[in-house]
Amino acid sequence: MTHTADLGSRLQDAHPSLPVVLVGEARLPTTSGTFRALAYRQADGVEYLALVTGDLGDGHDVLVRLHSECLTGDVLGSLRCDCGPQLHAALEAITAEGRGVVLYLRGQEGRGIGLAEKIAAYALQEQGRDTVEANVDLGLPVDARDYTGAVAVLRDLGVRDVELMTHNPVKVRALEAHGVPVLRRRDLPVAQTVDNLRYLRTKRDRMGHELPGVD
Ligand SMILES: Nc1nc2c(ncn2[C@@H]2O[C@H](COP(=O)(O)OP(=O)(O)OP(=O)(O)O)[C@@H](O)[C@H]2O)c(=O)[nH]1
Repeated sequence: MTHTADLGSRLQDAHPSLPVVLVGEARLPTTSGTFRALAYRQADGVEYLALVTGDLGDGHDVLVRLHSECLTGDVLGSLRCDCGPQLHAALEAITAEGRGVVLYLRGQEGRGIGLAEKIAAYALQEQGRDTVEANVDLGLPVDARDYTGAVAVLRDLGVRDVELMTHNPVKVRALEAHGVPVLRRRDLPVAQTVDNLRYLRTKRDRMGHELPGVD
């Protein structure tokens, strides 16, 4: 059995500048497939869970999803967003591909503003504000996500370049800026509901997300 400290020091030795440490690794069978789950921690305590399927081999052209934490969507099945269906579609996609990584990014809840603030933003949305305006009204950034830790995890996994499952051009640019080329972008199915239509439109019209199918 490998202990946390061994894994951590091994990683630190191999990559002295990495801001993340591998803390644990285990098999994770799920309804969307069976994955190798690798849990990482950043110096500030933020944790990331990499769900890996198949042999990443030379790390070239790996199917990847960077999934921002969304307790309401991922766990509770909230219809205010499309996060839950996207997470499951991504897990099923890497299972079907036989090779890939879904990186679950804790600390990115509410586009990085946190769960409590996201709920406060929902209250403002109920008064007519859109998702961008609600964050601004709360004195918070529209999008506070940072992808440095995510890139460090991908590097530790040996991922060199990717096919990225996203509609968000900022994620593509963030990976490219950190030296991880995005060879292609792959659409995920968009689960449109009456409750998330305004959220999807705001992503398309104000945040530049590639969602041409949203009406
Ligand atoms: N602040 C805020 N965050 C939200 C809201 N709805 C969902 N989120 C969060 O948004 C994050 C997902 O970001 P999105 O902008 O929906 O999508 P994305 O991850 O940037 O893009 P994709 O890769 O295409 O899914 C998750 O962390 C959710 O918790 C909202 O109304 N306000």
